[in-house]
Amino acid sequence: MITIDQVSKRRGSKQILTEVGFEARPGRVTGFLGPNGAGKSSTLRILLGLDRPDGGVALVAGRPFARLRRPLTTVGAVLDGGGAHRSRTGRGHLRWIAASNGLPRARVDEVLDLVGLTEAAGRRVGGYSLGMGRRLALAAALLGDPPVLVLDEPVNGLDPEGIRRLRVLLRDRAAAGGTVLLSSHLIGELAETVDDVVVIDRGRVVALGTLAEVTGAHRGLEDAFFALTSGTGPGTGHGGRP
Ligand SMILES: Nc1ncnc2c1ncn2[C@@H]1O[C@H](COP(=O)(O)OP(=O)(O)OP(=O)(O)O)[C@@H](O)[C@H]1O
Repeated sequence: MITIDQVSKRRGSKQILTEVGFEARPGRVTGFLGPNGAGKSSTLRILLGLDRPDGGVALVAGRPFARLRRPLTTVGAVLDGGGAHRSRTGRGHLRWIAASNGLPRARVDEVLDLVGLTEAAGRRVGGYSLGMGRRLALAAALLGDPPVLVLDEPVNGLDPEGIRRLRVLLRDRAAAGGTVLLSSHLIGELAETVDDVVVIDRGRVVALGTLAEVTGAHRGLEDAFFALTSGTGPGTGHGGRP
């Protein structure tokens, strides 16, 4: 379970998040959707303890990230940049994380297989493509077999096979009772994957509910998105509020 409650954040003179609130529930894939600069990454960074809110709380499994006893076995996260040392192999990187977190070494090959990186596991990370780097980051997030996954733009850089694999993996995690929160500005991709949707625009939640509820009377999620957000540029009308 993820709970974001009344989270606000200011950077300099700019209010980048205003009382952002939503839940991502177990057994469901929740899509966090918004145009560039809407505040998706800022919200996820606060959730993962990488930044502090000025007000409000962000909880994973009922606790702020910093108070989780074994974070890697509670929440797996993929944010921008994999953080792997370029001279390490993919497998070496994962073994290092497993060892430093007391996780079984055998889990490394399992997660390499899950993300489709087994063949490239012996190559140095410095030679990885963008998509391979994203797969490695996802593998690291899965190492602790956490019940909660938080993924920021996970589809970026993935090829069609990688996208399909990710979609199946996320659906499987939710089917097994996991909580999955993923941000994206790729509406079509999200509509194929999610149960629930939270739409953020200019730092405020402008719609939330099941995919069907947020899509509402619109032809699809994309039409709903443009009606709800400034995604088409200044002057666009705003739709319903939560
Ligand atoms: N380190 C920072 N310093 C100043 N402003 C920042 C910083 N990080 C983000 N912002 C601002 O906060 C706002 C929200 O940015 P954020 O990256 O959270 O949006 P996003 O929804 O993730 O966008 P994108 O889809 O482009 O990744 C933007 O106006 C951005 O310019």
